[in-house]
Amino acid sequence: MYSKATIAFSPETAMDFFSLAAAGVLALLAIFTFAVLIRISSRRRYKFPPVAGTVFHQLYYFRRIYDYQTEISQKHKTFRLLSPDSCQHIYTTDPAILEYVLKTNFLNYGKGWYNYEILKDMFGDGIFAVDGDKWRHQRKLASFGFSTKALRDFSGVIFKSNAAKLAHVFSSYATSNEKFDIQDLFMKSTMDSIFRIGFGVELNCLDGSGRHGIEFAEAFDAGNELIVIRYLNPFWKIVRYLNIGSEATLKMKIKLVDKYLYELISIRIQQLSSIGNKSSNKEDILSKFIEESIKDPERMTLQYLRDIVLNFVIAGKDTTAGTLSWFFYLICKNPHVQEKIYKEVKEAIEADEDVTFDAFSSSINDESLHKMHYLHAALSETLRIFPPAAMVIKDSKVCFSDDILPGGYNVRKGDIVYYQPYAMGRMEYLWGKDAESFCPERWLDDNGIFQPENPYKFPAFQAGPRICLGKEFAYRQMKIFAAVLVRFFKFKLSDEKKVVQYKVTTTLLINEEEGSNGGGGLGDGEEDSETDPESDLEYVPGDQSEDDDLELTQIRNELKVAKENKKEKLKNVKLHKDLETVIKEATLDKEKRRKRKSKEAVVNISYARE
Ligand code: HEM
Repeated sequence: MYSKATIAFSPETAMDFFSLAAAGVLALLAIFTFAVLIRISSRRRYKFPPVAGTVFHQLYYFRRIYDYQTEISQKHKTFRLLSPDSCQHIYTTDPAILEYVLKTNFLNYGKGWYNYEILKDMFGDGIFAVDGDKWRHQRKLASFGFSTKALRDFSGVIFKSNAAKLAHVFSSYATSNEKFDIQDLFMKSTMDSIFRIGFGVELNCLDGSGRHGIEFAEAFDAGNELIVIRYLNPFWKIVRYLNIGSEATLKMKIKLVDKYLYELISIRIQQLSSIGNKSSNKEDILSKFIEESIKDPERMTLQYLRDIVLNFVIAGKDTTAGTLSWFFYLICKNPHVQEKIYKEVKEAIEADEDVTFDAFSSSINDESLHKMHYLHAALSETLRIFPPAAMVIKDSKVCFSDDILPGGYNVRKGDIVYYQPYAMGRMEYLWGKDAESFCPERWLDDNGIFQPENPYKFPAFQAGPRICLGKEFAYRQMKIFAAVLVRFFKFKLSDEKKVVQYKVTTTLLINEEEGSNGGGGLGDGEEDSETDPESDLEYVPGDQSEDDDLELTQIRNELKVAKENKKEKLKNVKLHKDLETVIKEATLDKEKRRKRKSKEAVVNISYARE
């Protein structure tokens, strides 16, 4: 049985009810106001860098993006660009922030999903794209590889031999007094070097005989240029989904790169299994990783090997080729520096006046390289002004949990901190009033001994636990190349007035296609009285018979390629003709191509900021 409860509303109880309700509403209002006040006051405690534009400005200024960033950095050490995504994009030139992000709180900053998603299609799970265990694993294996004497000796031999090969090519241009695109030759030569050292394979890009290698190199370079667009276009995923424009081309290029790499790795695995435990022919980096993959097959799949090796090509090719190209541009602009380097090289490597390229190159050793402080300084100065890894790709760190940067700026989980080596090299507050001048002397003490810089002020190789693994390797290669070439040639720009622009790719390269006439910067302003404006190079005679051999080898190689790929080449080379006629034709054809190239490829080695 249920008892009925009756609630009787008397006027008093009704009053009580309404006053209680009113009190409740008032209390809620008070709590809400209190909460809002707390939020406002705590927001006031947050400090963010000043907003200096939007990420769309970067797209607008794409072709001169580094100068755009430099101009803003001159006003703000640290600033923000607004973006439609929810995270903050923070840019800095402040060494204290770099040290904090790259070292002090290293574990809280990394490539993150942001970089990984952008890079994955091309870089895969290679060292440049990953964090955590995958990074640690590759870093450990690669550090071990780089520290071995065997790799040092092996790479030294390759660098010296490729420097001499390059000298032969330069010599043929010099004798015919032709202009040439120095960056193109460096790109081919460093590609040959990194492939030989990385994978034990002779690619022959420089002499033009390795057709597959050249196709790979072209696809690789194009892929590197296209992937950068993703950093600047917030809608790249839609473009990829629709498979149009740059994304469609990128997909095609990656397919070509993959095809070549998978073939190469399979061949190398077969070769290694056939040579067994013999230590010869296993000095290359890929062999070391393949050996590891046998111990750890689950982790180190074929795809993982592909990613690892591709990242080494990315690391070692364009960076050194780009630096060498800018270096030669800068020493052309500053002939007194070129002269000093020439003298230093001659003192460090004693040789007869008529020494051949090959003999001179192979006589270079660690001791002579260590003596070249001025050359080391000039290369470092080049890296300060034109750091090859200037692009956001290599210089952005994603924040993993809320933090406060030096200077008191708040960063939240998912925000991105970019450091800017290109802008940093131009900051007067870091380098003094002559920040924009090319002055190798700033790296030397009173006795002419090279003085390294704080890596957080000079982050061309990054700094902290993820500092470039190939730094010493790169300096050695660049010093060998520069020493051999400056010893035998005197370099001049084909057009002193041409204004060179950089190309925005994953690496800071000279843009061969773009340029205009105007005053070039970064020179010493002195006229070189010996300069002959008609010629690019002044040649110090070398051994001509060696050059002739090279010419013939090149023609023979061209013929070999033509035979291998009849379908494509039959148009140009008629295989039914006798060998003599073919060689004659190939020579003429080669001459024509050279002349055409020299007309088209005006060397864009001059530079001025807009
Ligand atoms: C002038 C030449 C070079 C410059 C300026 C340079 C610069 C850099 C920079 C800025 C990074 C950091 C990239 C990032 O975190 O995404 C890096 C990383 C790296 N570099 Fe270099 N590099 C050069 C040459 C080389 C060479 C020749 C090799 C080897 C063949 C090499 C191997 C590496 C590797 C393996 C890493 C990854 C390190 C890691 O993430 O732990 N680099 N380099």
